[in-house]
Amino acid sequence: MPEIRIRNLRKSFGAATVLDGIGFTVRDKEFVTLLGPSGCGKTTTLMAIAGFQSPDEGVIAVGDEVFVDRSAGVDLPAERRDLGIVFQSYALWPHMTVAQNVGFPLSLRKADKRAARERVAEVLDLVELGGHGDRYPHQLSGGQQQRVALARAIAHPPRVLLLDEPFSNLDAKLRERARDWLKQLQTSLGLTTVFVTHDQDEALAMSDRILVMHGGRILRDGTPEEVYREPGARFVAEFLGQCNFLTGSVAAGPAGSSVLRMPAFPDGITVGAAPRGPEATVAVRPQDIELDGPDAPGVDASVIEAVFLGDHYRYQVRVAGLRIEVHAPHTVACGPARIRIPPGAAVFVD
Ligand SMILES: Nc1ncnc2c1ncn2[C@@H]1O[C@H](COP(=O)(O)OP(=O)(O)OP(=O)(O)O)[C@@H](O)[C@H]1O
Repeated sequence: MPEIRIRNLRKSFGAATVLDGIGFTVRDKEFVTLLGPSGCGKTTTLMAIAGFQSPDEGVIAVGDEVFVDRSAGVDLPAERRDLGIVFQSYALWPHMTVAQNVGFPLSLRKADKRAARERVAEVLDLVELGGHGDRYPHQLSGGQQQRVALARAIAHPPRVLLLDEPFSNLDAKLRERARDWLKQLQTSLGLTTVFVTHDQDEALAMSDRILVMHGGRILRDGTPEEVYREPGARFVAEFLGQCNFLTGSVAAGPAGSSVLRMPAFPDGITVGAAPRGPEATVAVRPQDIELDGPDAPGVDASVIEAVFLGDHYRYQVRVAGLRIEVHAPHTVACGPARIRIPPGAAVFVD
């Protein structure tokens, strides 16, 4: 499958800039997720690749073919892009059976009838809906309908697959199953895929690479581990799970490390290669902080709230006037305690 190259995509609606210089590459067989809050420009980016939205500036190319190059006046119509698309709003046709829905892209291309029937049966098997071809969409569950939409998207082998929140209508349990199942299908068919979601768990679980978007820009581009562990920006850290933000000054520490100094932690917090300066912010995940009774090593703290959440406890802890959230698997009584931020737990942001 070809790779997708996007350069300097810009789009405004009136005075509102929606895409502010988006650029990225999706490599062959790669699963890339655009992740960000509502309104950050994810869908507009996908629509521009699909050909349903024209950017004001920029270049979009798939393999050797240039879909869009505004400066050269190129903007290929959607129907000539040959993409597999599953959008939230791209529903099934209610008056057609499942087989007719899935076969539609093939009849559009005037495929041989017998070959088309065989292909429909094949993709319905792939999405585990063999034998459901004669049903109508209203006779299927939400999850089954999503799978039919996916079967339709891959019936005529697409150059790339574009998915916009395809599981949004499913409940939490089904969503998780659909996620695993789609990822397996994508890997086994080797589909170059761009996936849009605002759900960080979905992005972490499925992606080879995540692009975190905010205000029409890409703030972070990396593997799920990189984006989660080294968010780089406060917004990214916060969007991908809970974080404590601590502000202080950064000075040189032992062995080339940096140390964040602040009154609550008189011995400092080791932050690897943070740039030195009078004011800096570090992010610490609640599960990376050590919390124990008052005899443990660390700084004096006071547990003010403990909530049992099944696989861990969520603590609110006060340290020298700061409120810090800690997640730990063990129980610690409310009252005096000690916390410790081990080297490597805190990362520099912004
Ligand atoms: N046709 C349009 N006319 C005017 N504004 C638009 C249009 N389409 C999108 N917008 C605006 O552009 C911004 C980005 O929209 P977009 O749908 O790309 O965001 P998104 O990140 O996909 O959000 P969501 O997760 O809610 O779908 C939003 O502020 C939206 O209101």
